[in-house]
Amino acid sequence: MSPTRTPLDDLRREIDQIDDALHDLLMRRAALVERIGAAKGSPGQAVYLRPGREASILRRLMARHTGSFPAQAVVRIWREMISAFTRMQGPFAIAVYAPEDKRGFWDVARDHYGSSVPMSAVNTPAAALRAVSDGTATVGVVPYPAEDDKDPWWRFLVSADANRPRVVARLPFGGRGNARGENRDALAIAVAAHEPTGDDRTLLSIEIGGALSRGRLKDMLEACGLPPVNFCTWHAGGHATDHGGGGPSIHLVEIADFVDPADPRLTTLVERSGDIPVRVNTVGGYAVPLNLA
Ligand SMILES: C=C(O[C@@H]1C=C(C(=O)O)C=C[C@H]1O)C(=O)O
Repeated sequence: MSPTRTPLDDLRREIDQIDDALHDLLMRRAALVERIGAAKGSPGQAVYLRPGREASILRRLMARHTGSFPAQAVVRIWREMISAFTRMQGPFAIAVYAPEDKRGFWDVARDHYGSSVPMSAVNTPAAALRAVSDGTATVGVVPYPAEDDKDPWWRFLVSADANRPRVVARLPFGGRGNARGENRDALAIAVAAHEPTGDDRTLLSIEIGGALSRGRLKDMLEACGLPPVNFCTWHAGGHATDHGGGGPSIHLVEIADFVDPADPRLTTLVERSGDIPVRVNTVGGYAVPLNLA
């Protein structure tokens, strides 16, 4: 006697078909990623990581997303997929600033880079940067800079070297979800290109060898078409201040635009500083995260 098929059985059969179709598409996507990985070549360097492209993929999907399935869940699924696809192309490991009392960064890093990528916790942001510099990690996850950081990690990224690690993403990209810990964002650091996505922020390091107030610097940036949205200052003496106007200082300035290292606005900024020695470098940047309700 064959059991009677209920409407629920029919719906579940349809779900099985959809799962097969999704799985087939995943395997098809993997075959394409293998071809992309082969076309990129040189697996020794982290050139296979394209954070801007990853952001654009998710923005495009969010723009077409409708229905009752939570947008945050779509992002989480794609982040898990994209990280696994990235790992297929070359070595991929994450070093996260996650001391025992600050587990929130571990959670946002795991949400972004997935559950299968090797991930290690380190006790200082500088250790995360070191792991990227010495190649033991592909990506370092460190706290988003704050004005009162006593020994800001970002000063280690101030360099004109094209192969230096730089900021490549801001986390979380698609909402904090159930991440533990304090509500502070993180930045991802890697030796990967900062590429324009149409909605970007750039971090500039501005080394100033003389007296130039933060107010003047802000005016100069605005006059050069570089709208600053965030400032942190570090004095070589070892202390961060609110309004450095005195001796040599390094500012980390976030610009509400994509700025390439060869952008003419940077040359204009140096020219406008007159007699005061000013050195400007890009410290990378990020695609503005999704604003998920
Ligand atoms: C597949 C690529 O490599 C990586 C994986 C991506 C993906 O799975 O879509 C996107 C960007 C890269 O970080 C690519 O560069 O297109």
